[in-house]
Amino acid sequence: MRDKIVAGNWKMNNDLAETEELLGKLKMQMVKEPEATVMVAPSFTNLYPTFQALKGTSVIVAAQNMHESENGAFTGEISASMLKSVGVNTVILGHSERRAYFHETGELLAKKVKTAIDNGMTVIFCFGEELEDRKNDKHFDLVEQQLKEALFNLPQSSWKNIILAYEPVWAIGTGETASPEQAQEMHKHIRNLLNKNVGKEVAENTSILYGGSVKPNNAKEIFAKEDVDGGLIGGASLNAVDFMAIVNSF
Ligand SMILES: O=C(CO)COP(=O)(O)O
Repeated sequence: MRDKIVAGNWKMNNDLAETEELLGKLKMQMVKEPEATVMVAPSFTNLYPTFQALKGTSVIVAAQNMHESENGAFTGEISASMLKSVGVNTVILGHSERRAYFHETGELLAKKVKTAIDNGMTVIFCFGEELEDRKNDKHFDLVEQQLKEALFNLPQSSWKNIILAYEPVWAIGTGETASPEQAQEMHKHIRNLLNKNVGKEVAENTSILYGGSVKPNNAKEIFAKEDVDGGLIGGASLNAVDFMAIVNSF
């Protein structure tokens, strides 16, 4: 059985006071234990207060990035052990914004993934095509390439700590969602790739999330698809009511 997961990527939003306010509202909205595993990824400065505020709940706190080295002279960077020391054992890697604005390559991401896994962390690995790729019918190949670069060399045993998040770049923050059929088509492709490159068990057990303009009014239809195991939510995760409506769309 694959885990159903809904994760909120708060990106570079919310100072400490705003984070505390959002966390308070989230806790008020969580009247019953959700069917899905819920995760939130605040900024680095808000990780520890978020971890503290969510103690006693089942919500998992994730980081949005991490450096590939264990420690050292890397001004401005954050290591796996720093994250773990504040209660964070999950990290988002490979987000398209990091690839585009911070030039993160497949090669670098392979190193980051390895460091996270070596530290016993869970990785939410993001990937997805740009509009141009889809227009040119290159989206399936592009996604295969992104997975191959960063993940297909991992030993089978690492895969229990990997969550995949397919996020077509053209659907992120644009209000334009992949249709449930487009999401299912790609997720099935990804599962077939896992089957071919890693093995049947990993293909069956790895959760594949969809991300890109998921909102309360479209989550149910997308999550209903066979190979969609949840969502990675940007904008709508900044509103507790909307986020919990998405969480409860299973
Ligand atoms: O990038 C995303 C989550 O990581 C998706 O963002 P939006 O939900 O705002 O489109």
